[in-house]
Amino acid sequence: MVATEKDPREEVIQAWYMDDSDEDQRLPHHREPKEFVSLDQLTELGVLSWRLDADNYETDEELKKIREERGYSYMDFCEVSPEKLPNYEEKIKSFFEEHLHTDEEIRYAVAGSGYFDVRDRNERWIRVWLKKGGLIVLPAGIYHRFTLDTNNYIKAMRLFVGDPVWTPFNRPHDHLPARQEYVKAFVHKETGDHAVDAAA
Ligand SMILES: CSCCC(=O)/C(O)=C/O
Ligand SMILES: [Fe+2]
Repeated sequence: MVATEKDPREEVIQAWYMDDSDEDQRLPHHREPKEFVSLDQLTELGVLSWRLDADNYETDEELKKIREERGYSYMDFCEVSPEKLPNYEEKIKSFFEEHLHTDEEIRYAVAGSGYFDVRDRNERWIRVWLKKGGLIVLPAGIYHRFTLDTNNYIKAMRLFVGDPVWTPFNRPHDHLPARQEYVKAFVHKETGDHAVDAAA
């Protein structure tokens, strides 16, 4: 992509550093001034993203290709809203507990929107706003959480390699191999602009 062209993914996925306020989790929680995070910065944390045609997911060749290339054989849908999700209060509370999974978390917003918050290398929260047409992959072992935004509705396609395992391991679960592998690959990794933990 030429430097001046806007990344089409940014129309459906935006990310920014969060403020420290305890206000309603469904609010954007921008810092003042706003501090956006690029999708390339997310990639450096192992978070992958695509913009897809959510109105035609059943016949979408691009989605088919992603599924084939990444082995995402399993697919279902998860609708989150006070009306649609059984045990809504309990579930929304548990989604917002900081946790990790031992496998990728793959979510494609085919309707509605929501926030996936992920920790950066310095433990700061990055809020990733996933809207209709956005697909994200959170790598195994990344600490994260989920909340609806003020629209109170998302319908997400969930993809998985083989039989799905949704178990959340609430923080701290640093001893799990998935966490240790994530840290090795994405936290202690040296990049051009920051040699994290180089002196440790
Ligand atoms: C929008 S899917 C519900 C959230 C979820 O499944 C999860 O694991 C969040 O981390
Ligand atoms: Fe999760």
